[in-house]
Amino acid sequence: MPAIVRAQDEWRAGQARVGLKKTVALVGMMGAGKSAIGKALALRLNVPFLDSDMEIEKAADRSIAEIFQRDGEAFFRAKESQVIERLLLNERCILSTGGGAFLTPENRRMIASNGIAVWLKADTAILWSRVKHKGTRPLLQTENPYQTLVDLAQAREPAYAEAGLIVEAEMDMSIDEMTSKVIRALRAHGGILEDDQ
Ligand SMILES: Nc1ncnc2c1ncn2[C@@H]1O[C@H](COP(=O)(O)OP(=O)(O)OP(=O)(O)O)[C@@H](O)[C@H]1O
Ligand SMILES: O=C(O)C1=C[C@@H](O)[C@@H](O)[C@H](O)C1
Ligand SMILES: [Mg+2]
Repeated sequence: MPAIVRAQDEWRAGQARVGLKKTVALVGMMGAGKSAIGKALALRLNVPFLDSDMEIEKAADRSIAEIFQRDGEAFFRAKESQVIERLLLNERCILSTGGGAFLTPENRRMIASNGIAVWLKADTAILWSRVKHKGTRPLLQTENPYQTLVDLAQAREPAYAEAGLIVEAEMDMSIDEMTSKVIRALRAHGGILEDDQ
């Protein structure tokens, strides 16, 4: 067996094969870390990772920005709901959602009945520090993107607060540290990770 394959197998064997009792859907604002933490979390728990934005892009063969520009936000939201419904029927996974997905009551209902929503809650200073240099988010292509972010965060807070679990991001916390914080919160909640009592 080639050394590299053996090393990968050994690494996998060393990983705790934790398993999920339900799908964990990460929700929250743009820049909260749903995609970054979702990927790291799935790797740490050794479970599948899916990202609704990525799945929409794959299905449409276009970027989110192109979909917004060509077909409009309403079209994107309809696709988003379809994709989330499909992904929730797949095997249990870490599911990173788009920042607006949890605003739709039907999406919240689907997530709650097939999994648990975890709100990655970050204040606007943290969010802004992460999104300000990226031009990939269509909703922030405004005259004053900082103010848009603040307004969106405020308007969306009541919907995000309906998540089953809330984990607060902290400034200067690494992805690894935040991933550990999410795992601790999942364990404390109980009924999500298969190796829980
Ligand atoms: N502690 C941390 N937690 C999460 N992300 C972090 C952290 N530290 C740095 N980052 C960086 O911040 C960015 C978070 O963006 P990410 O794309 O994960 O957000 P998102 O919630 O998926 O946003 P969107 O709703 O636009 O998809 C990434 O570039 C990530 O590398
Ligand atoms: O917050 C939002 O509404 C969005 C966040 C991204 O994940 C994408 O889903 C898209 O840019 C819209
Ligand atoms: Mg994302």
